[in-house]
Amino acid sequence: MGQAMIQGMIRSGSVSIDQISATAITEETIDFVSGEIGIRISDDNKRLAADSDILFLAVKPYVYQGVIEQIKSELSEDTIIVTIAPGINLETMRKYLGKNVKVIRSMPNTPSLVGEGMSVLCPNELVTETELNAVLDLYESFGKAEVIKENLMDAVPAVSGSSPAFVYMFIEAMADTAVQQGFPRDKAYKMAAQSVSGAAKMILETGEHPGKLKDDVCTPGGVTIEGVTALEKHGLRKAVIEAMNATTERSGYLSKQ
Ligand SMILES: NC(=O)C1=CN([C@@H]2O[C@H](COP(=O)(O)OP(=O)(O)OC[C@H]3O[C@@H](n4cnc5c(N)ncnc54)[C@H](OP(=O)(O)O)[C@@H]3O)[C@@H](O)[C@H]2O)C=CC1
Ligand SMILES: O=C(O)[C@@H]1CCC=N1
Repeated sequence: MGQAMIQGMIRSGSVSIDQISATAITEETIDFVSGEIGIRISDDNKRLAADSDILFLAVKPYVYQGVIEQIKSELSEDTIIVTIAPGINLETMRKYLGKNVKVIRSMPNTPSLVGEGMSVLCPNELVTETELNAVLDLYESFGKAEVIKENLMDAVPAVSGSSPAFVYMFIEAMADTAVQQGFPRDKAYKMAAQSVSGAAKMILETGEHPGKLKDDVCTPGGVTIEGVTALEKHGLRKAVIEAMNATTERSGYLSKQ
C-alpha cells in the first residue's frame, strides 16, 4: 500500500522523488523500490523518523508497536505521523508513543497507484488545519480524500479500503463467464473492468441515484432485467451487506486489541 501511495504521489507530479524516503526490511523490497521507483530507501527506521516531516507508517497492524518503540525517541514535536492500518486508532497511537504527538489516522486504498484512490483521514487534536490540509493535498494527489470523525473510521475499510477486493471478485466472475462464452481472456477483463469503471464514473459525475441508472439500462422485456432478477434471486445485495459487516466487525475487533 505504501508503494501505491508513493507511486501515486510521484506520478501526479505533486511530490518529487528526492522529497520521499522510505524503509523496508528485505533486500528484495529495498532493491525493487530503489531501482523501479527511484526513491532513497534503507532499513534504518530511526534515521528516517528523525529526518521526516511527515512520517507514514505503512506496516501491518501488528508491526506498529515494535516500529514505534524503535523510532519514538527520534520524533520531534513537529513530526506528523500518518497511520494507514485498520484497528490502529488515535488512542492506541497515544499509548504506543507514550506521549501526545501529531497523528493522522487514515485509510487509503490500492487504486491510489493509478491516481484513482479513495482515502479517509482523521486527525488528532494536535494537528493544525494547515498541517491537515498539507497531508490531505498529498492524498488528493492520488485520488479523492475525505476527513471524517474517528467514530466512523472502523467502517471505512468495508466501503473503500477493502472494497476494491470485492469489486475485483465481481469483475473476475464476469470475465470468467465471458471466457466461458468464448471471449478471449484479455478482452473479457477489458470489457468487465471498463464497464465497472464507467458505471462508477456515471454515479460520480451525473450525481444520479444508482437505482435510476440501473433502471435506465433495463429495457422492458429486454435482456438486462433477466440478469438483474437473477442477481436478486441469488442474493447479491445480501452477500454485499454481509461482506461489509464482516469487514467492519473485524476492524472493530482490531481496534479493541
Ligand atoms: N493492501 C491494501 O489494500 C491496504 C493496506 N492497508 C494497510 O497498509 C499496511 C501495509 O499493508 P500492505 O501494504 O498490504 O502490506 P505489505 O506486507 O505489502 O507491506 C508492508 C511493508 O512494510 C515493510 N515492513 C515490515 N516490517 C517493517 C519494519 N519493521 N520496518 C520497516 N518496514 C517494514 C515491508 O518490508 P518488506 O517488503 O521488506 O518485508 C513491506 O514493504 C497495513 O497496515 C494494511 O492494513 C490499508 C489500506 C489498503
Ligand atoms: O485487509 C486489510 O486488513 C487491509 C486494510 C484494508 C485493505 N487491506
